[in-house]
Parts: sequence; C-alpha cells; structure tokens
Amino acid sequence: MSFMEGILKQNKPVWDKCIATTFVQEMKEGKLPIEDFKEYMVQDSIYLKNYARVYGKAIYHAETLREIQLYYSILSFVTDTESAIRLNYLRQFGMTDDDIEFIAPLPENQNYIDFLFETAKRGNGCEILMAVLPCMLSYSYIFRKLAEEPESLKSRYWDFISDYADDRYADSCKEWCDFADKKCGSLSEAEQKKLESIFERAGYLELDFWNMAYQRKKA
Ligand SMILES: Cc1ncc(C[n+]2csc(CCO)c2C)c(N)n1
Repeated sequence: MSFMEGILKQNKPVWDKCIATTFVQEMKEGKLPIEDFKEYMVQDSIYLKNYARVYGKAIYHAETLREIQLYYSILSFVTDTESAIRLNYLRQFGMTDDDIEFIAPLPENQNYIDFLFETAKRGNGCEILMAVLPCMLSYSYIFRKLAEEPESLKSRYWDFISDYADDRYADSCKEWCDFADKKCGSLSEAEQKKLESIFERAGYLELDFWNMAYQRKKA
C-alpha cells in the first residue's frame, strides 16, 4: 500500500463522520434551511481566501518547476472554478466577494485557518501539503458518496453536490495523491508519522467546520 493509500484508509472514518453531520445530511435531503447554507457559503468564502494564501508558502518551498505548476493549477481551481457556484450563491444572497472582507470568521473557521497558517509558517513542503490535502480529498470523497444516493438528485443543493462529485475532480485528486506519494512516500517512518498526524488533524478541523452552522443553531 502506498503512503497516500494508507492515509486515505486511516481517514475514512473521520470523513464518514463529516457525511453523518446534520448539515451534510440536511443538504443531501434538500432540507437544509437556505439561511444555514448562506452562513456556510460566507464562512467558506473566508476560509478559501485564507486557504489560497497558504499556497504562497507551498510554492516558496517547491523543489521543481513541475511542483510550482501543480500548486498554481490547484490555486486557480480554488479562485476560479470552485468559485463559480459559490459566487452564484453569494449573488443570490445579494453579496459579492468584496462583502466577505468585512465579515469575521466563526471560531471553528478561525481554528482551521490558524492551523493552516501555523503549518505554513513552521512546516516544510510535505507538512504544508498534508495540511491542504484533506480539504480537497475529503470533499471528493464526501460528495461522491452523497451523489450516489438518489435523494441528492432532488435536493435544491444538487448543483453544489454534483460539482464536487465530478469525475474530473476525482481524477485531479488522484493526481494530487500521486504527487504526494512521490514527494513524501520515501521519508523516514518518524517523518511519515508526523505527516499522518497533520493530515488527520486537518480532517477533524473539516468535521468541526461541517458542525459549525449546526452548533450555532443549538446555542
Ligand atoms: C472548509 C472547506 N473545506 C474544503 C473545501 C473544498 N475545497 C477547498 S479548495 C478545493 C479544491 C482545490 O482544488 C476544495 C475541494 C471547502 N470549499 N471548504
């Protein structure tokens, strides 16, 4: 089993917990109140802007031109492709990316951003890669599972679900895993353990993010 295959296997339980959150289940069923989805979209816009900043440091640590090209292809996905549906929703809410600049991140979001920045500040290239990968890989895993369920097709959020469940997106995830295997797969066991713990930590922060809107409602 390759380094990344091992990591994916280890992290499936956390990603399944993400699927089981009230937020994700209600999104699949189409029952999620639009106000909750709005809060998620606004928070996610803040998150994505900060997520993109971490790639600056990843590129700084890059060892080859190929690596730089891979990082900026991911970055353009974050700021352009991924943005299309998000911007569409923001428009429906009467907002643009400029409005996002005035909104504060909720604590769960801030925690995740702090973790990304902390890893970017102190970590090496592999460590930074482990912090940013779960975000991409967990979404493909979660949304492909959702899209398999017929209920999702009828959900008002189907455009959002199908976007991340896309086959081309899954292919990109496979490429990013192959890259991570090449970059980090031959490190010492101690170093790989450290990378695994960073990846796992990011997975739990993803789970907190999914629980965020629901937590607020309960409070
Ligand atoms: C909290 C949070 N976590 C993950 C994603 C998903 N995501 C962020 S960047 C990216 C693709 C990079 O090519 C993907 C799939 C999100 N939107 N918000």
